[in-house]
Amino acid sequence: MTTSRIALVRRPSPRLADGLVTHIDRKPVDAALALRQWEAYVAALETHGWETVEADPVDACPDGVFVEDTMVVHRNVALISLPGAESRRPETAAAEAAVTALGCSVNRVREPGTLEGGDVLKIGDTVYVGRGGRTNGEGVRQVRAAFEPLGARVVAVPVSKVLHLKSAVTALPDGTVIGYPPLVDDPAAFPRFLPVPEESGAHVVLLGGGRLLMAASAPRSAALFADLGYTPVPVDIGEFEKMEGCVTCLSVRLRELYV
Ligand SMILES: NC(=O)NCCC[C@H](N)C(=O)O
Repeated sequence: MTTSRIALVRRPSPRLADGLVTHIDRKPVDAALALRQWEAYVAALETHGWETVEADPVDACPDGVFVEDTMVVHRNVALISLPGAESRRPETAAAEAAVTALGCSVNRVREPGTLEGGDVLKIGDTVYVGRGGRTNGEGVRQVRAAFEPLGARVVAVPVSKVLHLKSAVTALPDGTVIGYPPLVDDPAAFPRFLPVPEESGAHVVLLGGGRLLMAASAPRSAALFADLGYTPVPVDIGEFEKMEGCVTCLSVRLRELYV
């Protein structure tokens, strides 16, 4: 197994403002600003050593930019989602084609299972799956069936206060789970839990070398991480936050491909 640093991304649809919002109030979205923010997000990944690969756009799907939700990748196997939100189901085919071209083996979630990639948090070989609004119990079972033979341990956790598990929690490079306590169903589900002071401070993408890609809207959480010896890399994703998105959901990180 060779370490890869490839991030799958998808440019935002001009119809972004028509996307789903579930737990927050709808606000006007500036599609042109969103595109500039997306370009800066991609540039930040590239600056920090990631090769970015674009899945074909799906402009008819307002939420297509949130490409993380289309799959879960463990080692070189991509489990293609069956999104719990029906409007998001047409997003998966082009994402599947992109990771197939990169050499991933592909498996698919099947009905009656539902799964969105934002509900899956991997920490080493432990795979936490949020059972909530978009991922059902059968979806969790299919994650287990796909990845436990590859050595993963799949742990189901409840998600009721936010859209996806990774809207509530992500993890630092040492495996400590971080979350904004009012939005975490059960912090005790995780062996080490660190509370952060802002909702968007709970979302980090591990860039490597202690660098944490995170939203510019969480400066106090960034200060906390800097105090712990990490290097925050802030990006403004304000237009995506209005659509209930976060830094994690704008890419799928492929770290363990045979390259
Ligand atoms: N993984 C994520 O956090 N995805 C964000 C998806 C936002 C989109 N508006 C949705 O409701 O599906």
